[in-house]
Amino acid sequence: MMRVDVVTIFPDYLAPLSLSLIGKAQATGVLSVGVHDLRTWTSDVHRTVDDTPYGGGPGMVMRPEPWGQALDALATPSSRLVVPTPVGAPFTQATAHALAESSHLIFACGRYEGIDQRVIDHAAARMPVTEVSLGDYVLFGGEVAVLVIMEAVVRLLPGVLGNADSLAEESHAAGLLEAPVYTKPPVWRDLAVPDILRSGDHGRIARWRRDEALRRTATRRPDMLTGPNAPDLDKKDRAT
Ligand SMILES: COc1cccc(COC(=O)c2cn[nH]c2)c1
Repeated sequence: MMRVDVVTIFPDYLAPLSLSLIGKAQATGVLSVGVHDLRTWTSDVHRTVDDTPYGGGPGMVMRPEPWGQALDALATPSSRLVVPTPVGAPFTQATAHALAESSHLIFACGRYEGIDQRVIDHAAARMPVTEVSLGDYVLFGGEVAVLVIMEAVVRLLPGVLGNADSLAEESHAAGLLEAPVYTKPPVWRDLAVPDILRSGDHGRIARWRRDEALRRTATRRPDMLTGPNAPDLDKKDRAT
């Protein structure tokens, strides 16, 4: 059972977590999710969560006090704090697998110009903290990033995906992009499915898929062929 707590000033944004496969994971007891309004932990009449930045500059910064009290209330000895942020490390399938091993994830949804750095520094002294970026762009806040991260992580939990094989075929796990996929009809709008896929020759089909995956990766993501997760290319691959 994985426990997930999300702290946000827009709890309604996280409503999709109760739908579809994530909802099913909760119903089957694989996952338990709590969504919390950060303002719960404010003490002023206006329930203030932000203030002007020291050093000047545009926008507002999220105040440390509410976050500190939220983490005091939610953290356990086995908690990991996950902060979606433009300044985080790239979120990859490897990150998803690492997070899927956790027993308790606390997601902090930042808004405005960010969260007072002392919140991260204080948390890092008492639990693992993972700052992750989904990409090189800026969102209004971390809420939609949490929905993305939760999908990537929850589908890896045991019993969530019906057909375990589709996990095994995870293209990013093999360091390549997936080959193209087809289904019936055999011809659609004068476009035919590649004959090889209907040949029944599973050895040649596997070769065709590998070649297509290599071609597609070389064209669209050459970085994947040289980066840290580069696949081992055998002699037949080099022929491609
Ligand atoms: C923690 O402080 C902030 C401040 C502003 C927005 C956000 C949300 O994250 C992103 O915008 C993002 C995540 N990956 N790529 C972009 C967090």
